[in-house]
Amino acid sequence: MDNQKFSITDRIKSFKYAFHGIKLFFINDHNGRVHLFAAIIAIGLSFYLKLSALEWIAILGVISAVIVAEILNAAIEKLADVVSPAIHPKIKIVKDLAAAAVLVAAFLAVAVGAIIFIPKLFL
Ligand SMILES: Nc1ncnc2c1ncn2[C@@H]1O[C@H](COP(=O)(O)OP(=O)(O)OP(=O)(O)O)[C@@H](O)[C@H]1O
Repeated sequence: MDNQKFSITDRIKSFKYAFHGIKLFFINDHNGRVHLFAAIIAIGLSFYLKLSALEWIAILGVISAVIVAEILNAAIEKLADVVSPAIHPKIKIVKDLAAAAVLVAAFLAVAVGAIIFIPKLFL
């Protein structure tokens, strides 16, 4: 908490920086591009299959979880590379933990996607 006065210009700047981060992730980051592609496919399929409101909430929830986890993973990796460009056992743990967050979110997304899409597509 700081005692700086509230400034609408500073708030707008924060949004600008955040949108810059989104652009960096979806355009420059290879994993980001893969996630964007997967999200577009899942959203397209959801429109095609006319999901219910609750199914939409589940699909959008898991898509967001994966993308948020991957953005944080990318940020942690970049920070770790600056803090310790050389190999370090603690950096290995930090990076493996960040990658684990993505994997857990991705497993959840696959499970939710399978529960919603498989019966509509194949049963
Ligand atoms: N400086 C380091 N010290 C120790 N282990 C490291 C270090 N850098 C990477 N590693 C190990 O290599 C793995 C992959 O790291 P890297 O930074 O290449 O992530 P990545 O997921 O392959 O990255 P990208 O998102 O660019 O594909 C890490 O999870 C970690 O186990």
